[in-house]
This record gives sequence, C-alpha cells and structure tokens, in this order.
Amino acid sequence: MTNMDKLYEAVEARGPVCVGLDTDFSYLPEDFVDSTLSRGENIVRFNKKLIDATKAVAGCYKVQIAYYESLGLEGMKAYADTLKAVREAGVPVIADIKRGDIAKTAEMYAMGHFTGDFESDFVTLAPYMGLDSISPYLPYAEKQGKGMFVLCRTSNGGAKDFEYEKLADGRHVYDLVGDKLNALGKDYMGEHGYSSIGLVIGGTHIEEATEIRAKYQDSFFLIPGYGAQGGKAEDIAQYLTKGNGGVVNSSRGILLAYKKQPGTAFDEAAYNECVNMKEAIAHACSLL
Ligand SMILES: O=C(O)c1cc(=O)[nH]c(=O)n1[C@@H]1O[C@H](COP(=O)(O)O)[C@@H](O)[C@H]1O
Repeated sequence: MTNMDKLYEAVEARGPVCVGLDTDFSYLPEDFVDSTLSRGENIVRFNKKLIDATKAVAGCYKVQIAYYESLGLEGMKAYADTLKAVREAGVPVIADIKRGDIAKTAEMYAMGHFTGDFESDFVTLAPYMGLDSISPYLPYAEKQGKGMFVLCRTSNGGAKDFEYEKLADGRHVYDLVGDKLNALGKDYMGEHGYSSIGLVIGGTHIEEATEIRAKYQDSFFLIPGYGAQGGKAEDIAQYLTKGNGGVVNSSRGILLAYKKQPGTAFDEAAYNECVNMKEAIAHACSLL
C-alpha cells in the first residue's frame, strides 16, 4: 500500500483537512511561552498540543520547512521533532519543502527528506527544472510508497505570471505540467486509484475547476489557500471527488484560530476550526 493509499484512507476516516504546521514563533500565545526554553522547543510544545487536539479530525499534517529553517539549528531540531510527533500520532505528514534541482542534487534532497532525521511521507516539489528534477524521488515511491505533490496551479496571485501563460496549442503552462505529471503517475498507481505523484492545485482560483478534476482523476490534490488566503469550501469542493481525492490545507486559519475565539485555549480553538472546516467542505461537497 502506498502513502497515497494511506492518505486516501485517512481522508475517508477523518476528512480532508490538512493542518498546516507553519508555526511562526510569534503565533504562540504569550502565556504559553516558557522563557526557560528556546524558541524551537516552545514551537515543538505548541505543535504537540495542537497535534494531540486535532489528530482525530485531521486527514494529514503539512510541515512548512521555512518556519523551522529560519531559526537555524534549533529550528531544524524542532522540524525533526515535529515530523516525529506527527508520525507517532499515526497521521500522514507532508514535508512542504518545494524543492527542484538537477538530478544529482535532487537525489540528495530525496534522501534527506525520505530517510533519516527528516523522513516524511510526502514532499512538495517545484517542477520548473523539468522531469529529471522529479525522477530522483521516484525510486522512493516505487520501493517505499513515498509520495509527492508537484506545484501545478498555485494559490498565489503570482500564479498568473508563468502558470497561466498560454502555449501555442492553447493549453496553459499549468496544463502542460499537470498533463506530464499525470502521465508519469500512471506507473505509480496505488490501490485506491491515485498515483504517488499528486498535484498542488490552489483553492483560490476556480476557473476550470471541474475540468481539472475530471482531467486528472488519478492525481491526488494538495489544495492550499483555504481560510487566510480566502479559499472557500464551495470552491474547494470542486477539486474533490466524493469528498476525497484531495487534502485541503489551512495553516494560519488553524494555528491562529484562538485569536478569533476569545477565552478558548489555542489547541481547543484549532480543533473547533478543523471541525468547522471539515463540516463546511462536507456540506459543499454534498451540494455538488
Ligand atoms: O505547496 C503548498 O503547500 C502551497 C502551494 C500554494 O500554491 N500555495 C500555498 O499557500 N502553499 C502553502 O500552503 C500554506 C498556506 O498557508 P495559509 O495561507 O496560512 O493557510 C503555506 O505553507 C504555503 O507555503
């Protein structure tokens, strides 16, 4: 069974919410911070409480490496400890590393993020350098069932700068990326009909949403942009198939939920936000 199969089953069991652990130290409530500990240690304490509170309603977690890298060595320790905490909770984890480099270098990234201290179930990849920047990750998909999510049509405004450009045959650049990755995925299919090569499809743009879902039926989607970036449940639902086939990330919306729920502890507020998000998406899916 591949990690994408496990992710599919996690979504069947607990819903498509992907809790984004983009834990900026400044997000921690002041009264939670233990001043005898480092920022990295405090972040891990925060993440562990959050994981504990949300694991029953989270399809997966996504750990954005920049929030940890920015703190140097203590941050990288916090990153490793956070991945470990998610794995111990028995929930799939996506390492949001957005790598893309020549094959030899990509081999090292693949080893660094699919084995050892920073081992994760999935990584995010940037495809700009071509398919040889993706292929070094594939032996891990084949042998260990590891998975990847490749940037296709991203959630940011700048997606229009390159991804929406039109090719001579009328396709967008994001179509070209999606078509090539979807075709590559045919050799890495799991039991539940999804390949180990997923696509990142931002939930903030909905043009061609139904076509994209229909065209890439065997690609699992990582859908960021819910909440803080304005993505709505009714838009996101169009990228799912019967409530599955994708995970919907929210980072700030969950981490900072306590600021919108005065008097509620951050972990309980995060749980409430996950439940609201999960219900809103389920409701939107039921209307399709
Ligand atoms: O690959 C990603 O995860 C990603 C792709 C994309 O198109 N847009 C996007 O926002 N992301 C990530 O998704 C998360 C969104 O965070 P919030 O806007 O706080 O929910 C961040 O970790 C981003 O780096």
